[in-house]
Amino acid sequence: MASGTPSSGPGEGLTLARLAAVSREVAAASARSRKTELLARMFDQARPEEAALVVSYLSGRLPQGRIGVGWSTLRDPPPPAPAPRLTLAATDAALDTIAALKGPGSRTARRARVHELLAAATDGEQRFLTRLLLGEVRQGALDAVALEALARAAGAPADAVRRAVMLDGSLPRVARALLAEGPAALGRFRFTVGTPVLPMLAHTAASVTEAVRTLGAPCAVEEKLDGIRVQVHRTGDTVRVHTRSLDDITERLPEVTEAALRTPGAPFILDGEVVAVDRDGRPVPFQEIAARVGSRTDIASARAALPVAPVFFDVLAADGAPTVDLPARERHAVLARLLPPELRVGRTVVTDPGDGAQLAAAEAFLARALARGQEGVLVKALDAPYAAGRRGRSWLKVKPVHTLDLVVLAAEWGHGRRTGLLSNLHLGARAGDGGFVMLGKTFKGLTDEMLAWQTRRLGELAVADDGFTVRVRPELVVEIAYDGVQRSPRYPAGVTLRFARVVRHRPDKRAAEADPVERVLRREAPG
Ligand SMILES: Nc1ncnc2c1ncn2[C@@H]1O[C@H](COP(=O)(O)OP(=O)(O)OP(=O)(O)O)[C@@H](O)[C@H]1O
Repeated sequence: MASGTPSSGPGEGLTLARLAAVSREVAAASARSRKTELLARMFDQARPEEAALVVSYLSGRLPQGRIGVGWSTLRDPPPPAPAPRLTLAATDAALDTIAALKGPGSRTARRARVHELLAAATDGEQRFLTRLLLGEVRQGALDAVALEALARAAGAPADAVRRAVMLDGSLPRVARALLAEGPAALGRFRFTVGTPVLPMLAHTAASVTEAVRTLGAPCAVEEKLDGIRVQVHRTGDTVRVHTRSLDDITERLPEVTEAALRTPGAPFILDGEVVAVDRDGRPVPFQEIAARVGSRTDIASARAALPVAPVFFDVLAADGAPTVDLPARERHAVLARLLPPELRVGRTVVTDPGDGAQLAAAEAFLARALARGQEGVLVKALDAPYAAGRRGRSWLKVKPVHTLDLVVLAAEWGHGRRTGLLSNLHLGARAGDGGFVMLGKTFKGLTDEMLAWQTRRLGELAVADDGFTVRVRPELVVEIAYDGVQRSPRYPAGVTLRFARVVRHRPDKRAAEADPVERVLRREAPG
């Protein structure tokens, strides 16, 4: 297919130059239809394994994960190649080699390999590679467009592709199968107990009344538990526990396995939150649960110090059959059949969204949840299916404290008590072009444990350190509470946050899930 961008014959495969050019064109195009068209054209020409690389690179993810290449390795590139000849496959192979380098001497070897790769790249390719390796290509929102483009190129319905991605958790993997085998490949991505699926997420509403009115249908109002999301799969006596980002944390939470083994209805998949309560029955702060879930060693003493328990709010499969397409009211009935009350989330039901007395009762439910130390409530449409992998419109969360999920762009070395620790965080909101807009800085709200943790984590993400400020790959998401937005010519968006403070680190969230800057500019009540 003809295109204004550098192309490559079918023999050699797609060049990185082509991908870099399309990435630029897509970023510059404002209409979604144009973006889809550009990508569909590229998928038309891609081989199956290239399609997977296109999807990964465009969204800024390396299939190899972290490969330990920072700014110091990239800052003095060799002269660029005169003409494009670096294919995606060759790039991937070079990155495989670089990722595999370990142990003594690996630093020097890595540098040499990176320079070899850069020497094979044209100027445009070098720029793209550098941004990719530094984590600056971040078009997370592009996944949705890429999915539609892929569906179009393969002649498959977009909904069927979306469902396959939700069941598999990986767009690159689905892309490869789809281009290799055509639409029939989608049938292979079945819902199976034992294979984690992306969980359903919620939108924000300003109040319970607004949430109920927005749904405009019978709904459940549930406690918003402040713990760690878990998806629990049981087949026979085998139990697996996964996080929101599908990591397997089974071994760290024996309590959850024990609870699942006591529960009838296997094979099943349950969706819930792991929580802990103190001696007075009040929820233990999120940070403590996160620390417990994060600790991989000496599980027995971690458990003795802070026993946790799962509380479930949904079911994705029971008795070996998927329940995701059933309306929530039927899924809730299945949960009630399988689980004793202490393993189920507290909820009340609004049968008529126009009934003032029911609305008042729902608001009172929120007040009681907050008084018990919970974070807020979720209002869920009772006739809606489980929209896995999506921020569904049928789940609305209501929280009184306004927070934003922002990305750490840099951090400053602390003074006094905080000497040797990375303290003042530079916070960025997501920009439309895949980058981030700095909104301000904060060192407030950080406990000693959080300081120690972020110093370690940001050290891993560091790309430059001038002795005062450490610039990092924009990957760590932090939840920030603030009192308002104020004008400030010092920041690029012209605004900054008033009294920003860190509520928690969110290592389970990707930077692409951070809040967009428009949300701050609109001064909409954030969630
Ligand atoms: N009853 C509940 N139903 C659904 N989710 C719940 C419930 N109680 C607590 N949660 C938690 O709230 C989250 C839903 O909010 P959202 O989709 O915005 O995810 P999030 O960005 O992780 O939210 P937040 O940062 O507010 O916890 C879930 O991922 C889950 O961890």
